[in-house]
Amino acid sequence: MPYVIGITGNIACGKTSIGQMLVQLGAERYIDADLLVHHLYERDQPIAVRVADYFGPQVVAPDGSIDRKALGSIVFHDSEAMKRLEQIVHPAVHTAIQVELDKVSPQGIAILDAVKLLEGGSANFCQAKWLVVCSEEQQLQRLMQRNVISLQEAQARIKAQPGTEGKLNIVDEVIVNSGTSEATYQQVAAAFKRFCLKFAIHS
Ligand SMILES: CC(C)(COP(=O)(O)OP(=O)(O)OC[C@H]1O[C@@H](n2cnc3c(N)ncnc32)[C@H](O)[C@@H]1O)[C@@H](O)C(=O)NCCC(=O)NCCS
Ligand SMILES: Nc1ncnc2c1ncn2[C@@H]1O[C@H](COP(=O)(O)OP(=O)(O)OP(=O)(O)O)[C@@H](O)[C@H]1O
Repeated sequence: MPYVIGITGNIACGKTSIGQMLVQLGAERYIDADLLVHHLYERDQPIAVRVADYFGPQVVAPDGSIDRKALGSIVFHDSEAMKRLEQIVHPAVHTAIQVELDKVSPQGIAILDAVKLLEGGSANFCQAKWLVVCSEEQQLQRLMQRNVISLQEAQARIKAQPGTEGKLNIVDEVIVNSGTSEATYQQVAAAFKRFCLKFAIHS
């Protein structure tokens, strides 16, 4: 099994950006749990069928895949619906993560980016858990700009996630992504060095 650093944090805080920095620093593979979910939603995939059965034809796109925008507009406004969706999707995400990890060299380092890393059980794959934080105002601005969505939609997505204060004490590193990318890179490089030293990895 490779070494795994799990990265979590709320929407648009910078998980992907930090994952890419870790690849620059020597990690072998970056695994994005969101992307794995997107594959599970392709036409005729068993999870897509179950999601369509549960949420109805309004979440099915003309090409037969799950329409994530339509599904998001339901679950980001209804926490019970999100919980149900997670129950359907998460076991399959775990299997997909395992498949991705099997592709990494035994002594390599994989980065697992998952918003529900700590709640969904995928932390069990990880030797270290990192939390990325920034201010809510920065989340809002970055989310609206990246996804080209309205203020209301961005606020709904942010509100759909509980605050991360309770996670501060259960992670190994907290990366504060509130400044420039360069300032974040310095934190990431230092944390990565600590990780490599702890596990005697020569990256
Ligand atoms: C709601 C969905 C359809 C929205 O799809 P869309 O393509 O618009 O967004 P994408 O998947 O790229 O996710 C973007 C961001 O939304 C947030 N988000 C996604 N899932 C969740 C969730 N379960 N709880 C809170 N926030 C979430 C995260 O910050 C994520 O990075 C999709 O995210 C989904 O099916 N989520 C439920 C499955 C899940 O838990 N995924 C995360 C795996 S750890
Ligand atoms: N330090 C920074 N300064 C300015 N913009 C940033 C910074 N870090 C990230 N961004 C930008 O903010 C947006 C969100 O970052 P990113 O996609 O890395 O977040 P994420 O946590 O992976 O998001 P999601 O939860 O949606 O997967 C991106 O457009 C990214 O380029």
